[in-house]
Amino acid sequence: MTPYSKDFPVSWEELHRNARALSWRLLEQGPWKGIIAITRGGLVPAAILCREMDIRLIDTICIVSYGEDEKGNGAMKQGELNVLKGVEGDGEGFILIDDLVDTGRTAAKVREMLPKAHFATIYAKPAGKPLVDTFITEVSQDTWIRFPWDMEYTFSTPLADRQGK
Ligand SMILES: O=P(O)(O)OC[C@H]1O[C@H](OP(=O)(O)OP(=O)(O)O)[C@H](O)[C@@H]1O
Ligand code: HPA
Ligand SMILES: [Mg+2]
Repeated sequence: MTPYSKDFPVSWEELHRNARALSWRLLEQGPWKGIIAITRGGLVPAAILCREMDIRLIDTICIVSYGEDEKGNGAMKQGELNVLKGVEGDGEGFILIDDLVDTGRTAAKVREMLPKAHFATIYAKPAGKPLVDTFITEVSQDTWIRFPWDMEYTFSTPLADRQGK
């Protein structure tokens, strides 16, 4: 059974605003040598951060953990972590960026790979929060965040029509 009972849709505008807020926080803590994005969710935040912070050195850690759950409703369940591509060194002076931390399993893995990097996310859930150095918005553990790149505009049934269904 999925541990997620709430949906939290995020618009492009909201994501952009939060990523810019994160840039402000990280700028104060620099200077930085570069950004390492955790693919794929870290790629859009990384693009916004490096534009705001004038960072030109961008690398990736390519890691896969979640697959679609058995209901096929877009919520995911986590499998084995599979690192497709790492990065040389210990991460000193680099920002390691991801869209969110949930259980913290991905964070624990990348921290083990790059122990001196500064780990930043836009969103954090309580279980993963202790593993993040800087984040912007906390959501509850039973919330599934829906990023704008995973959604499209569609008809919404009026609330009154949904009652009793
Ligand atoms: O804290 P955790 O429970 O480990 O979950 C967080 C990770 O899960 C998601 O990535 P996912 O593996 O789904 O891949 P994607 O970024 O390619 O969509 C998200 O982007 C984080 O990287
Ligand atoms: O809440 C979430 N939303 C999107 N991807 C995720 N990967 C882990 N948790 C989440
Ligand atoms: Mg990811």
